[in-house]
Amino acid sequence: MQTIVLGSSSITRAELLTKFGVPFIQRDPGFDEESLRIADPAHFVYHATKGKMQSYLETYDLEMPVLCADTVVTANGQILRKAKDKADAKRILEAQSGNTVSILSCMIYKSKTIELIDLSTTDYLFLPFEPKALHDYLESDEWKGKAGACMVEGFCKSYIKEVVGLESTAMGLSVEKLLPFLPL
Ligand SMILES: Nc1nc2c(ncn2[C@@H]2O[C@H](COP(=O)(O)OP(=O)(O)OP(=O)(O)O)[C@@H](O)[C@H]2O)c(=O)[nH]1
Repeated sequence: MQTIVLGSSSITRAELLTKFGVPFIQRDPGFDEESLRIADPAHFVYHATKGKMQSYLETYDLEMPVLCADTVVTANGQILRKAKDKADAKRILEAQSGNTVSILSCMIYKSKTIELIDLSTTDYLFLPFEPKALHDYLESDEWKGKAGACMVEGFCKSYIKEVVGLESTAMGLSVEKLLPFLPL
């Protein structure tokens, strides 16, 4: 399979591509999504991903296909992004505890021949987070750099009562939807 560029600084996205056997190199797309003033979660992840792709293509060409992505968590109609500090992480996680949470990931894959745009959602019904476990998770700093301070494969896993959608989408990259389009 041809090597692609993961236009993302995300460790989790790199781990997902590795898990699915996709050869890649990683480059930071150099886009500041804080510049976006968009309240709708789907519109936000789309424009953030589009901004990352546009920023990447200002620096690099398409000799290698490139993949950019963005992820947000929503609960009670609010966008829950990466926590600024431990107190913010506590607020964001408490908004998800015992609640229905939607995690939206947009990805744009672009080569010389095709452009794929995918926006997927994974919905969770979480049981209430156990206070001691939540405290320990907050102390662990594992929540840092994660949309909604959430780790569906980690802290949140034991609280999943219902799920609809791909775990990869919830972790930041719907790899299963990308695989059919990757060059052999
Ligand atoms: N391990 C883990 N990471 C998650 C989960 N949900 C979201 N993330 C990560 O949270 C981050 C969301 O922030 P983004 O702004 O989309 O991406 P980023 O990490 O800043 O990286 P860029 O693509 O360079 O912007 C991504 O790295 C996701 O992979 C999860 O459940 N588990």
